[in-house]
Amino acid sequence: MTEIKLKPFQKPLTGEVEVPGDKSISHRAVILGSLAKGTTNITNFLNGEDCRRTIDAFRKLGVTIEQEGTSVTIHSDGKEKLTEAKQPIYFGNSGTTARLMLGVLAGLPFFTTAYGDPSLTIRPMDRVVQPMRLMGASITGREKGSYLPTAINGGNLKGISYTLPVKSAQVKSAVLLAGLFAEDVTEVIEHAATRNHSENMLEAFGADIVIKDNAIRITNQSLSAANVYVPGDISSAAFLLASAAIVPGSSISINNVGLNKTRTGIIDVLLEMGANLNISNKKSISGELIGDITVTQEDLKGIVIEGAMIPRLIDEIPVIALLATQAEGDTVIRDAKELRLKETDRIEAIASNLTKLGANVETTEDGMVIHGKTSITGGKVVSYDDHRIAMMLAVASLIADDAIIIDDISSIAISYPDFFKHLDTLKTP
Ligand SMILES: O=C(O)C1=C[C@@H](OP(=O)(O)O)[C@@H](O)[C@H](O)C1
Ligand SMILES: C=C(OP(=O)(O)O)C(=O)O
Repeated sequence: MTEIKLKPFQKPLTGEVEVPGDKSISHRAVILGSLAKGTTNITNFLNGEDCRRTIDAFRKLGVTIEQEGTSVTIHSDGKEKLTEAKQPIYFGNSGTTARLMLGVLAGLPFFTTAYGDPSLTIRPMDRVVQPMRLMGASITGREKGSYLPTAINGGNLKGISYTLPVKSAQVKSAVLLAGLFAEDVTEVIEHAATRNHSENMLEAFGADIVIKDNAIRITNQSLSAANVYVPGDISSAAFLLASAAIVPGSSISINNVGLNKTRTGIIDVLLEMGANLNISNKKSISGELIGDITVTQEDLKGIVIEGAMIPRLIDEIPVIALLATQAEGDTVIRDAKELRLKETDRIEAIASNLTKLGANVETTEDGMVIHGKTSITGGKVVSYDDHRIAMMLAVASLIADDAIIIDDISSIAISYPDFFKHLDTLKTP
């Protein structure tokens, strides 16, 4: 447990930073680099706990992976040469590792067992287990395979056509990865766009993948190693963008951030709320758009966030809720029931903490209504071991009337180990 007492800052934030590499893209670079034949070099890799779990998983499956901070080199003889793990694989706190690896393990012709930390152990895995069983994998686990720990007998998969019952890039990616091992064609149909980094990166690794309307098709094939530059994580940038949007007089830039359209809901929300935001230096690297974002503080107003927008900002909702406390009028968030299934029930975690800090938040089954504008008081709050809740609370302290004490900030190492260092950079004129 690492408790922290954050005194109010109440001064403008200025300057520029580069946030760490994107978590979703870092996971996928390790996965595809391990399945591809040859040497894959990853630069600007997110050296956070979740992505290290994905590296450890492939090391256990016999892949040679060298990691020095944000540089990762993978030497693989291809997906056919992976070997049975002698020990259970630990997925830690990482939903992405667990769900994407289940897709890979379903395709591998041997036995694997896997488990997670207490939070991951109560997150649903049946959303991936079901399509894997339809493809022919044998999976057992707690509650008939719906939860970790799990045991997988993979191999001999056949392609399926699968319509996603949940708007989840993790499920889509698991089915596509299993499709690399399956006989015939594997098709995934999604009715709402979710992050498409798997599709982009499969193409970068030479895969023949067909994307037409809302269907993605893939077949059993070999991948070739590639070099991957990981853009800055817009989900991490969101905490700094929100800080600058609410601390009076602030103006900051975040450089080389991923601007993939399936992830930029936070930019659209900031603009709709009235933030002064500009994007420059746009370019495409490793199949992903990147650029620099500048935000200058402005008065904000409440908005409605729902429907197809939700998957484009699902991980940013904790900090968007904080933004909404500083906006004039009501902000309504709906269609976001998935938040109840993240590292913690984020709807309850957001509402209980912000209420303790003087905000006016009503929860609903699939979201919340935030009545702004309210001032943020100090007080004791709890992170529920959730990195995004911990960082949202730290941002709240910037504008609080009194000190905010967060019970435990150790979870921040999952996605943004340098979070406080970067915030300090922006605090220094
Ligand atoms: O595919 C990914 O990398 C992710 C997808 C999202 O989860 P779901 O697929 O469960 O929506 C997101 O919340 C998570 O942080 C990362
Ligand atoms: C939900 C998240 O990640 P994961 O599902 O990989 O645990 C997150 O990073 O906010």
